[in-house]
Amino acid sequence: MAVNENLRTPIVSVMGHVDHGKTTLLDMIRGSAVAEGEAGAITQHIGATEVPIENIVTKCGDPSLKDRFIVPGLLFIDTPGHHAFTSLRSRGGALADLAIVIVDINEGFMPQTIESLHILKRFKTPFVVVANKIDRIHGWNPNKNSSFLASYNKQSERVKTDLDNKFYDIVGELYNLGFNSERFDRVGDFQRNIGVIPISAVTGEGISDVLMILLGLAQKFLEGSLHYTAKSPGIGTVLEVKEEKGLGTTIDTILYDGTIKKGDIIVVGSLGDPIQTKIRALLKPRPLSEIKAEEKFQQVAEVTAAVGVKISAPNLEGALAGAPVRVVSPETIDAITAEVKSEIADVQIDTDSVGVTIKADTIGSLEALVNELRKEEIPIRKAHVGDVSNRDIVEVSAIEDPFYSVIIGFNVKVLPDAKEKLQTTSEVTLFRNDVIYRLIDDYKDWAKKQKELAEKEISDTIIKPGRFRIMPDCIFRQSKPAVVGVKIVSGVVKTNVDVVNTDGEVVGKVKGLQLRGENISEAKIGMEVAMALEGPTVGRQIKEEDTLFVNVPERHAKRIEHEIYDSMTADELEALDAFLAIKRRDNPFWAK
Ligand SMILES: Nc1nc2c(ncn2[C@@H]2O[C@H](COP(=O)(O)OP(=O)(O)OP(=O)(O)O)[C@@H](O)[C@H]2O)c(=O)[nH]1
Repeated sequence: MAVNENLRTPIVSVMGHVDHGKTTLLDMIRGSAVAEGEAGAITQHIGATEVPIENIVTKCGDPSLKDRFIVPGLLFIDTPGHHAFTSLRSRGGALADLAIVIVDINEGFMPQTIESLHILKRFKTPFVVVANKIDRIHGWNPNKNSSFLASYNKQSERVKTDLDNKFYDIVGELYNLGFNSERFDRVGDFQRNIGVIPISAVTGEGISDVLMILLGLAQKFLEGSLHYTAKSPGIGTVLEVKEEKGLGTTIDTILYDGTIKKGDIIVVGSLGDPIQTKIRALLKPRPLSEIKAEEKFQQVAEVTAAVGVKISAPNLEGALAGAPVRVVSPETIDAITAEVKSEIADVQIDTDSVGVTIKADTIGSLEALVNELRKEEIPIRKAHVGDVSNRDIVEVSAIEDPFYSVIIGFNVKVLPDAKEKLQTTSEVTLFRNDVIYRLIDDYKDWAKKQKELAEKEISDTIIKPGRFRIMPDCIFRQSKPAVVGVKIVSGVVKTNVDVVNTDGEVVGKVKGLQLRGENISEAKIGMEVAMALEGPTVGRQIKEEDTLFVNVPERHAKRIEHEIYDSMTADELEALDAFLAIKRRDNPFWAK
């Protein structure tokens, strides 16, 4: 087998928690490939690094392996981490064909990494987990650039055990997250099991294993999806929108299919109508050896997927990170413009008439946030890409429902004028985080607290239902006021409420409640208390064994049903139902 010219380079994204070693790993892959590389040179792209197959197999110590693989190499996206993955989609799903999830073996998974794992699962992207920083294990004896097993076998028994324990913690965590995993050398079927590779990005131990497993995954899973025709019009995704001196606004783009040329007309996704523009220049980084102070980039006439390239063209100001870039012809321009528009609209328009306002840094991350909020059944009024602006604050402050005068921002900043506005606008609550699950949890916790507070406020001012019975042999005074012993059957009775009998007639007002000689302000279900009732005379309007109810005013009954029904206890509801039945005997629409 040899490299198949029709296969493009698979795109690989590296994800992981801050400080777990993404940058160091990418540097190590790049650096070692440069050091070992004699055949193909590694190529620096815009936003990506291409490592040719020759370098990878040389690095793995067996150049004959080259014949086993048909992909031309691997293209690593340089924007490390979360951002590159959550944000970047191709038409088929995730932009990256493969992923490396990096985790510090001494620390385990962090929320952001867990989130990445969920996203990988959703997009069905093949990935490996690397358990980094094995050289930090106490007593580790480093073997520079060695394969993992070669180095592992040279360690003392104690160190091996220590590593194994930490390693199985990671496997256990993955299991809890719904992934079966094993050490990479023990995985028989990579479709069923995730391979976990212990490495050190500093000493290079295990790096060759990572590259080999990635190639294996590419070979196994991607062959079918990596075909491209070099002549087809280019399709890519905006990695970043960047202002460059002398060039104006440019878009760093990962081209994942076809070819793109200087002078081509492209359609680029934006918040409004898609941008149609003509490519002024295609730019690649200048090789390090020829770097001149003022010229960072060199022009190229055309590039073919997969590649990272900077596009300079007029009118790119509104371009969106994560949005599609498509080369068009006069025949296709209308249809493709409509497609690009609907791809972005898919994310944007699917909003509710009431709900929270959300902002995210790219189309892809906005979509991820929308998905998660939908799962939690949190309605979304507006979903936009971009930082939190003054306009957002003004708009949201006009929303009356406090649960929705909320902005949820994922990976975004608050613009300076919006910051000022926020300080003077108490109606708007802002949640910001770079982990979606945290954002959602924060919002949910807050909403729950708000609900409880609101309910408490209502329930403090509302007259609640209560049913009680006058106990036999407990008439302490006949009238003015009548003082009788009562037992609360359900609900609650407070002082100063009116009392009705089972015919719905008001028989008096509760003037006081006493429990074992002490004044109390309310009595709850099960309590036996002495009640002073102003109005009735025992033996006339009331008598022993009578059942009486708190007279809930109609307005209050309505509010109970609509606003605090969920927070009522079962016995309060029982009292309410019995009371409503009495009131509705004459008027079926009472409190409806
Ligand atoms: N001992 C040891 N240190 C490592 C290893 N990998 C990374 N580090 C160190 O860990 C720190 C963080 O590594 P980075 O590569 O910057 O981590 P990152 O994930 O790219 O972090 P961000 O770019 O901030 O997201 C640096 O001080 C690295 O030198 C490793 O394998 N062993």
